[in-house]
Amino acid sequence: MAAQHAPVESPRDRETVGEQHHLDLVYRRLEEKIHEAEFLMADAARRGQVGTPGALAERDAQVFRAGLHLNRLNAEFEDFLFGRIDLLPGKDGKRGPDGAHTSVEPADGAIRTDEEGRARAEIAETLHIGRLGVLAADYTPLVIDWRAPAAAPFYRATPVDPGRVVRRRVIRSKGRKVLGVEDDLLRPEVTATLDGEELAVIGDGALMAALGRARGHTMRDIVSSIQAEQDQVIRAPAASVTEVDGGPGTGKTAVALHRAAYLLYQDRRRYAGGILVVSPTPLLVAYTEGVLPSLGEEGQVAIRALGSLVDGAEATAHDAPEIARIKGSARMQQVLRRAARGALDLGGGGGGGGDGEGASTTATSTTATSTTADGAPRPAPDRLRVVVFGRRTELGPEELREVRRAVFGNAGTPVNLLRPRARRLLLDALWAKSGAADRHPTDPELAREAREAFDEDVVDEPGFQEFLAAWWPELGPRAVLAAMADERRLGRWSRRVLTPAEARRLARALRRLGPDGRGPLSVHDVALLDELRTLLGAPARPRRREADPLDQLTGLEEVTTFADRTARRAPDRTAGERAEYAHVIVDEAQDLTPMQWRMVGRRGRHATWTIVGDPAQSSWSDPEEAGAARDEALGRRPRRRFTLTVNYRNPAEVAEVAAKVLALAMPGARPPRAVRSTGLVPRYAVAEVTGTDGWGAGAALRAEAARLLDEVEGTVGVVVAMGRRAEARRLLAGLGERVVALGSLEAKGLEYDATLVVSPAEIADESPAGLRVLYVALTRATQRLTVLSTERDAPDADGVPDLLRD
Ligand SMILES: Nc1ncnc2c1ncn2[C@@H]1O[C@H](COP(=O)(O)OP(=O)(O)OP(=O)(O)O)[C@@H](O)[C@H]1O
Repeated sequence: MAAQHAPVESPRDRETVGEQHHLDLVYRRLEEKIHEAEFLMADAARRGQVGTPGALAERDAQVFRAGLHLNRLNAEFEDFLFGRIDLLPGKDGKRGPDGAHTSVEPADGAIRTDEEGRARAEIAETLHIGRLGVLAADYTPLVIDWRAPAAAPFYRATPVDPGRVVRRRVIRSKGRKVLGVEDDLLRPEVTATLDGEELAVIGDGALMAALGRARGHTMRDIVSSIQAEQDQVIRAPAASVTEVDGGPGTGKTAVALHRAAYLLYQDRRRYAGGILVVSPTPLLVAYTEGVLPSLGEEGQVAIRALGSLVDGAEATAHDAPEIARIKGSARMQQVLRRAARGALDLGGGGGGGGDGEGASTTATSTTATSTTADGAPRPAPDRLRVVVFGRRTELGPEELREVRRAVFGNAGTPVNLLRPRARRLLLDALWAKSGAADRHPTDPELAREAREAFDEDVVDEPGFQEFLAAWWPELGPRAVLAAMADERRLGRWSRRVLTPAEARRLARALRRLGPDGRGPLSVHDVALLDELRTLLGAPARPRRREADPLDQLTGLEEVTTFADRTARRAPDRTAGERAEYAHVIVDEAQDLTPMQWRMVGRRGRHATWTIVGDPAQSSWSDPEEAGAARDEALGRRPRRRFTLTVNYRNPAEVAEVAAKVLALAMPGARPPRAVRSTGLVPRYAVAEVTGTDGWGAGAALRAEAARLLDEVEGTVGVVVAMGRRAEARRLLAGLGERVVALGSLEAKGLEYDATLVVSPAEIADESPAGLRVLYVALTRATQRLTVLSTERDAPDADGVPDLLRD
């Protein structure tokens, strides 16, 4: 029957068939395991019929385990096996738990010289690398998990430092079919044999093949072609802070995501606390979301955009650069601290939150004094009158101010949690004012009883409760932020911190939120809300008198609010309610404003960190201020720094254009080395028509985008100044899903087969960081770049805009 098989002709075919045999073996083993899992599930279902509580609990646990197993295996089926290394014998012959030899260095004498002076060696071990480890029934490793120590040489070996690796192979497969192999020879000087046959070498290496492929709208994992300098970062110990910088396209995002998968593999228990990946934009979140599931990791990792970090808040609005600069500045801390306290003067009823805390119509809303008839907050009362022991006692505005100062004291207790203290100090002040203290100068017992009776009398008065609710209302972050939209008020709260002009601008920008704070938020507003949440503390849940069992009690306990009681039981509720993570990964870290560093820092107070970024791509105008905030967020944890130096995204022709802008944006900075060249020089086009606003890019924009769509198989990104987004989208309508219009700040972290950058000058002039933003725009293309100039760009006769000329 063998005669019916097609003859195996080329070494490539022979090697492909060899890998196919191995993949078949792996799948047979996987099928066995799936049957095992299915049996477990069926068995568990049968036990369910037994019906005792113990049997049911056991069944649930079994179904859960088996379901996980099955899901995971099914998920891993695509491209399950992707690599192979052929190794020399190890120095000590020891094996690890996965059955592979552990030695990194080859045994002495592994390479010998034959009579003709040629270096020769025998391959002692072949390891296949895949997304999950698979052992044969006899426990020999069929596939090594890519994160296992034994797989490290697959990524680490280089021709300069090959260790035991002679040949590294990337296997491409679809479903159960091996499509091809690509080899790198790491010891080209050695003639190696495997089972008596000389080792074949196929192709030009997998990296180039991977980089040349067309892009879709989502990022792919790079598990089969991680490079040595990237692997150092992925496997760096997690004991502290790992900082990674590198130019555009050096794989920072990819490395950060693979690191998350690696950390989970290394120490799943430790990272059960969760890994948070912070991305600058929702677009980048959507772009990267599939990478971790493709690596077999889901659930434990949360990828969140900066504008979605606060539960219940979602940034949808955009701030002009001058507003973003104010909102992001560390100076806002002080403004917000004053606002959080000052907002008490707004009285009750204004505390509406809607920021996810289920906040803040509190006990105050049950009182008649907190809002006016039209629902607007009523100012805090400035006088407290009570009748106790038959006498009228009153605290006036100055006395109340003093009590309030005393309530705040020096401690940084959140404002909402200070209400019990406010009540106590008000009672103290009333007691002192009433003169009752002097009536029992010699009998402390009697004095104490009198005081207790006094307090009971006061708190029994509905007027006192109403006063307290209005004088120390529970505040929600959104309400306080909205309160800052009043220019005079904000002027007070920001005195000597912001300039009057800044305060005016900020107040106007905050009007977007509306009086109840429910309007659209920007990404910068979200960081302010988070800061306010910390300053205010979690507002109490609404009081439901009828349902409250403590209402059955008598005495003081009966009349305290729910907030008071909860605050007493759990003084640091604020800390408990905020999500914290075991590891925090910050992508595009150069863009975090000081206020955003504070927000992210709160989520990783006890975490280890991985921070990736590129200062040359920063859209934040004051890097020093942001650096200080970053240092504060990271505290004194030791840091380990890495630099990635190779640009895998841009062809050299595109990188060269971008380097011109880098030289302007950050004189002296070195661009990363582009790893490939396509011979396709960037195209310079000019919009001939001038629009009324000097843009006039319309028809040319559409024509150039259409041209790029013809030239590449995959995606086309059209990058315009932020203010032009809507217009660009309209112009591209009908060209299909492969093309997208992006504002300059939205392009961050993304990539396209081809990019059309429209009016570099307009992008550069958008903000003080405009040149760096332009550098980002020019580094998004994996194949082709077109630059479209308008009149503003002062293009020369070849269409090259002023900014990109030599
Ligand atoms: N080792 C690799 N093998 C294959 N592709 C790679 C490798 N490293 C990076 N890439 C590819 O290069 C591109 C750039 O990677 P990535 O987006 O992670 O870079 P970056 O440093 O985050 O870029 P930027 O700073 O511009 O956001 C991606 O398409 C990524 O898949």
